Amino acid sequence: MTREKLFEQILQKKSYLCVGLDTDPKKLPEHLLDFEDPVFEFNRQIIDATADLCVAYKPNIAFYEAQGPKGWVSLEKTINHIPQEIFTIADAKRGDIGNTSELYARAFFETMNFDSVTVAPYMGSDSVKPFLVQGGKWVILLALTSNPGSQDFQMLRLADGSEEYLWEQVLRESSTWGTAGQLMYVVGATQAEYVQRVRAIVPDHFLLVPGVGAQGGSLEEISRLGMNQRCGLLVNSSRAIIYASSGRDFAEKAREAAQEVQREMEQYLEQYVQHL
Ligand SMILES: O=c1ccn([C@@H]2O[C@H](COP(=O)(O)O)[C@@H](O)[C@H]2O)c(=O)[nH]1
Repeated sequence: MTREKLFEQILQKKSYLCVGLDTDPKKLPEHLLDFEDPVFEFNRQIIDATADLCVAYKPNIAFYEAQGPKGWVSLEKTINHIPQEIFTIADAKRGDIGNTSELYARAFFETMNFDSVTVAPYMGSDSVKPFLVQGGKWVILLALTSNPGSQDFQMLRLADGSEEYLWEQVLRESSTWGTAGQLMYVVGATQAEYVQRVRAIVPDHFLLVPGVGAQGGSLEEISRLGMNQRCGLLVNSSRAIIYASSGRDFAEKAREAAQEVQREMEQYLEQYVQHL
């Protein structure tokens, strides 16, 4: 999907919500267990209930891989069910030596037809570049993650005596590898205090922001500090939406939870975005 198409979706839906499909078979409502593929049935109903409120879906690949071959089947059916105009993210956090990265790229962009894949930058440019293919496919590089362990390496100061953190060097260097139409960055909502430093380096790139909802990050804060002139954010929420209820009304409650977030986003778009 192109950048312009993504902007169009945000404008049309007044939303920059990404619904995370972290579908855990142990958390499925009991009545779904009679279906041939309960994971797909859960995702199908969540997608049908939220598609007009969000601009992206992000299945976390671990939840599907853990199920073995049947998990991949559920994932493929899920991807095929997502309306074509909605951006899809394979949250796989891949990256390896060049020829292996090429195969990861093929797996997610060709075999599975995702629009984007999350990639870990630790192995450097030759591990990321094979994902930077043409044709509306995106790399979403982990920059400043939402978890407590982000302190361990990402927050290390560079040894060159500058005041920069390692994650700032990752942004600076990797932004030369592709365009703002091919690269996005993961920045946790729990890291809102640093988001202006992020924007100083990558003012135009989209940021994929996990960490609102269950992890406690503030949607208002990340929107106020992280939006650029055309929004430039995709804010993910997984558990707070898909597990809003564990009963028969799970899809309805997921819709209500997504609607609440979308309404808040509509306000922030009006308040903080100059031109969509
Ligand atoms: O820094 C990161 C990178 C990825 N994630 C992923 O996003 C979702 C968050 O789920 P919630 O239930 O909304 O907390 C999940 O798939 C993580 O693996 C992240 O949280 N932080």
